[in-house]
Amino acid sequence: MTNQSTIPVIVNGAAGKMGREVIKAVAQAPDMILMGALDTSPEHQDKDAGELAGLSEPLEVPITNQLEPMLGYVAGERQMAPGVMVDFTHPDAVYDNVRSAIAYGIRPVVGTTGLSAEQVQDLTDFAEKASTGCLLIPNFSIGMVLLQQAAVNASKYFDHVEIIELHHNQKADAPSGTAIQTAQLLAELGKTFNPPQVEETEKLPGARGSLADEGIRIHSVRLPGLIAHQEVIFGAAGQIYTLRHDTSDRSCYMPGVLLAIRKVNQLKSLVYGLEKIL
Ligand SMILES: NC(=O)C1=CN([C@@H]2O[C@H](COP(=O)(O)OP(=O)(O)OC[C@H]3O[C@@H](n4cnc5c(N)ncnc54)[C@H](OP(=O)(O)O)[C@@H]3O)[C@@H](O)[C@H]2O)C=CC1
Ligand SMILES: O=C(O)C1=N[C@H](C(=O)O)C[C@H](O)C1
Repeated sequence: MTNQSTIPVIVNGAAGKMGREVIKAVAQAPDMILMGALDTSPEHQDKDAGELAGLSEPLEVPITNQLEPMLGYVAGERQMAPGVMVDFTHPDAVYDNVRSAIAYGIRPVVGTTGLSAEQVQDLTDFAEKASTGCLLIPNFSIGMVLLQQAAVNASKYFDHVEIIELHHNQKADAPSGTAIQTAQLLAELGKTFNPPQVEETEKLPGARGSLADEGIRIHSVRLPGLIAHQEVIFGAAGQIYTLRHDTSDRSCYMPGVLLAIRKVNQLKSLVYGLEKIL
């Protein structure tokens, strides 16, 4: 049964690896109802979202590629809480998806990575003007938040740090959104890392990885068999301090996704990072 505190949820990217996990999690959440399942992949059109996600019973929610009519449908719902769109699609699609959702008053919870800094700023301004909550969360796992906190702490004592992120080889963007966010959190401390020790020459382009702010290097590995992994390696004379997080199942992101769906309706602007809503 639904009431004014039930949250209507649309999942965008519903046929993807993350979308299917989100469908299962939302279907099991007592305070949420799946109202729409969007995906552009032609082979999944009209399939039941619940069956596609591996649930034993159909949810009677067919996969569609019609975003705007779906946003309009959920925006018109007056017997429940404001609608939320969870987006796990593609770096090329997420910016337009989020703008469309905000334009309809639907709150975006965004896991899709690969937005540029300019796009994030533009969405921040757009959400602010619309007084609409929006969450951009590069990583929904609690383990990664704890790793980042430990890295921020360690970076007060170490001047040398490099990040290695390792992912499955279906990933479209590099470096990962999580690695970029981790580097940002360290760079915000206002200190420059990795002061050069010698004049370096890259004999193959990219050998030293990508250069983020404040001298922080990020290296990206893509292999079948990986899911999502990150190391932050600190070095100093005579010692190495390594922080590592490993994902072994995408269900690890679901507590964070459900928390974000519940929190986004309390916000009036865009918030970046899971740590801000814990
Ligand atoms: N924040 C976090 O904690 C996490 C973030 N991610 C991020 O989430 C995103 C999705 O990851 P993942 O589920 O592994 O990817 P998948 O490729 O498995 O799933 C994405 C799905 O979205 C579909 N799609 C592509 N474009 C659109 C669009 N414009 N509208 C609707 N659907 C679309 C794809 O269809 P088709 O295949 O036909 O293109 C596919 O079915 C990535 O950016 C990834 O980095 C992933 C894990 C955790
Ligand atoms: O593509 C993935 O899988 C993941 N993407 C996110 C990122 O780019 O950081 C989060 C997690 O690493 C999994």
